[in-house]
Amino acid sequence: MQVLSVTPEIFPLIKTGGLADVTGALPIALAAKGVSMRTLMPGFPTVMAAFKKKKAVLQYPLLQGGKASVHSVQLAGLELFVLDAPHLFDRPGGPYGDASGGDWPDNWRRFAALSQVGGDIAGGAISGYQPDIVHAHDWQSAMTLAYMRYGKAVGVPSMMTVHNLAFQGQFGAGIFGELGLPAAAMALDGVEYYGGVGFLKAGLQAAWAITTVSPTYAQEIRSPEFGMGLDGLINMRSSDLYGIVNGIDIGIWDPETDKHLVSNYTAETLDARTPNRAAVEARFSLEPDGSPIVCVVSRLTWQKGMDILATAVDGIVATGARLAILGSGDAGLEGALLAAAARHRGRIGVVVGYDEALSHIMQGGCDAIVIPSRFEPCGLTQLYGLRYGCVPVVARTGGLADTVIDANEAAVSAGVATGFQFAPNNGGALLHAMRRLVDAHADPAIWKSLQRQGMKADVSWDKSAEKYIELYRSLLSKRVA
Ligand SMILES: Nc1ncnc2c1ncn2[C@@H]1O[C@H](COP(=O)(O)OP(=O)(O)O[C@H]2O[C@H](CO)[C@@H](O)[C@H](O)[C@H]2O)[C@@H](O)[C@H]1O
Repeated sequence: MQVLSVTPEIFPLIKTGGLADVTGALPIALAAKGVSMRTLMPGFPTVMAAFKKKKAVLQYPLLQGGKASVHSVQLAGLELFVLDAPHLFDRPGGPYGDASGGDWPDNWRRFAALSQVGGDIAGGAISGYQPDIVHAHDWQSAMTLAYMRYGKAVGVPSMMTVHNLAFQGQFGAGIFGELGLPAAAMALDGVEYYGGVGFLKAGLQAAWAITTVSPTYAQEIRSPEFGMGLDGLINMRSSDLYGIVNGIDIGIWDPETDKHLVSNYTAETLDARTPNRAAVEARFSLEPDGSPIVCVVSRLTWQKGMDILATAVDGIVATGARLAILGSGDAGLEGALLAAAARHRGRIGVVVGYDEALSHIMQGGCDAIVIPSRFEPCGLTQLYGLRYGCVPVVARTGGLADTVIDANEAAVSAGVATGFQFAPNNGGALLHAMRRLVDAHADPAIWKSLQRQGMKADVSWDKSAEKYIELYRSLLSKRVA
């Protein structure tokens, strides 16, 4: 089976969030089960720089305003089609915006181009390569499914995975004429969305199957509270909607071999976490003592509940726990957390920025990780936490609810608990969970059991890759002969 994945990000080449982790790990997990996944992605500068030998397999004299070509390349076990379109992707800054964080005004054009190429490849534009299934991720590649539906690849099964419904790619109606789609596409059951063009909406409408990254989030997005305006459409398509929980790359995230750690360890050698803990204390200027260090590794945003955390920090310090916070995002939240660190020197440390290596050391040295998200399609940092014996404290929502077993009395006495859940998501409930954590941490037997149970949890891609394959197969069986 040949699957074409279309994505704006892929680890280890370019990552702004969990989407890259997933699109980078899934092809490797599928390959182990005999399914070949190739990935089409934009040729951002870091991506183009990673390849010396380029082989153009498709040329465009004119693609959304300039010359473009598609290169077939291999890296780190990944089979890639890289879209080299310098007028769209060769820029400084991030994949979606300039260095100051503002979105590129032509993002619609950039990701329409990526999607148009996805649609062309699905329709057989690359000689010798015909995907059986096309799998698109988030709004940046969602239009692939519209180009397929209104083009040659209408008979090729497609899947739309929603990693975050909050980002929808909504643009004014004025762009429609430049998309190269037939006039009929500008319709309620096409790409039209509230009078403009909706990229994610178009993908949800055209997909043969819709998936999101946990069963609970798949249910949540059917409600107005979580549906972000798309709940009506999602409900209409509920018979094609599936929730498949993310896994993590257990080769990259392995405390026994992780090169970023000061000290490697296993569930049997948890004491060997101590040097990592000392490294966290040093990096975050925390007073060294026996109290639990609770970490945050996150985008600092409303989605992630960082404002809720900011209001609860004084109370958290009063429980005796220390906080080590790594993140970047909303300037107001960065300021609030830095102010909290200034108020509680030695008890709260904040590093503003994005630091992959430090995030590994934190998982390997902190006692717990707190994730107070308002909504969380899956969440990966709690999975890293489970694997590293860094006990997750999570809001009971989306994938967080699906992957952490709350340390209630029954679960503790049965020895199956792996973390703490709290609801509703507010400062009071968060603080209550923190007090439970501090109490549990004071009992070494309970704490070790939480860590070891978490480390035993299957957070690999194994089962979820099987589920994707099952779904791919069911879509193939729906093809008209
Ligand atoms: N400052 C920092 N320094 C270093 N690393 C940092 C960092 N901030 C975040 N990270 C890393 O970025 C990733 C974020 O993963 P999340 O699951 O929280 O995803 P995100 O919300 O980006 O994506 C969406 O897609 C993913 C994938 O489907 C879903 O799990 C999720 O719920 C959904 O919101 C993790 O690998 C984390 O370690």
